[in-house]
Amino acid sequence: MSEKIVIALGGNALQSGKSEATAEAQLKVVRKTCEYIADISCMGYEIGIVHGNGPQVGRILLASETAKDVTPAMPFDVCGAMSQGYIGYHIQQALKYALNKRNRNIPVLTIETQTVVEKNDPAFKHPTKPIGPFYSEEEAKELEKTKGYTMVEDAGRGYRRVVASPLPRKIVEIEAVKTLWPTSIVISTGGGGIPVIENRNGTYSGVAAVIDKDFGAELLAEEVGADYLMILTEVEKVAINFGKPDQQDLSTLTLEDADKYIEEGQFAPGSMLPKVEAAMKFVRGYPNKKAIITSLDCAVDALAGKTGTIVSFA
Ligand SMILES: Nc1ncnc2c1ncn2[C@@H]1O[C@H](COP(=O)(O)OP(=O)(O)O)[C@@H](O)[C@H]1O
Ligand SMILES: NC(=O)OP(=O)(O)O
Repeated sequence: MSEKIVIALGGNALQSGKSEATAEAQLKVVRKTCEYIADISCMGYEIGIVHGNGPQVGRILLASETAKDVTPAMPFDVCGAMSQGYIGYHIQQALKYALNKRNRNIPVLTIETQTVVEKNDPAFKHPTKPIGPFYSEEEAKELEKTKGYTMVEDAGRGYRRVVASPLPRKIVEIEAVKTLWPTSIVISTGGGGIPVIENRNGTYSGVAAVIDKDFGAELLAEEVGADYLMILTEVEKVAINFGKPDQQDLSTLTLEDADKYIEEGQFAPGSMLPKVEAAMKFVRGYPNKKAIITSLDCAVDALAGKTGTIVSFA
């Protein structure tokens, strides 16, 4: 039986640097990334794809708010759904092309996915998820004053708006994903899924939040019984003393070491910390499962054990 991989693509990584936030620039990065994903598919792995949406959903919100005098602003959850739509469309188009080039005939499709969160998740009172563009410190202070945004410094790259990021509890469309999984490459749980709460009568209502896609991908990986959780971002390896002269890149990371580094504050909240935590959750109790954190470009090499950070139970 083929081994299963859930591949999580970083929202920032797909934007190819903070200054190039156009749809065209994203498509370029997606095309390149899909060549690697097609190679992984040709190696015989069954693949499911999850993508981030932090920069994208933030920009859609911003555009919607800015245009509110011309057309009514879109609610937050609808902006999340829009981000799933266009990122999924880019991946579908690029991945199908890359697979066709390799004579690999496998359907690729996107499922607009809702993810249930808890109404009382403490995250609603403590926003941590960076979204949208990067700002200078001065711009950030101005936005806090004029728009009431909560702004934080994001891993040495500038200031960003942060919003609530509740934990994903249930993927509403999981049965559809599982049904399609063996015969297709399914793009699902984009941006962690559109956050919804479950009402008493069985209906769902969207909420203003952005789920962390690393936790969403981890939940999906558990649900489909994946062998690997591969988290692709901008850096080749997880580091300690990140961005300092004594930065040390890590090739392996055990749960014990990860706990120690988290205690030391080595992984930035809202960026590297959720990736490490999602990886830890995936491998906990499973000596045979592996989580890999690496860059988009290094996906194939990391799977062969040549680079990346491999997070394992022990
Ligand atoms: N300890 C660390 N090791 C490596 N990268 C780190 C670390 N702490 C923070 N980072 C930053 O986290 C970024 C990944 O988070 P982010 O950009 O939010 O991911 P995504 O690609 O999923 O959007 C890296 O590109 C790097 O700038
Ligand atoms: N939703 C989410 O986690 O997006 P990023 O990967 O862009 O942070």
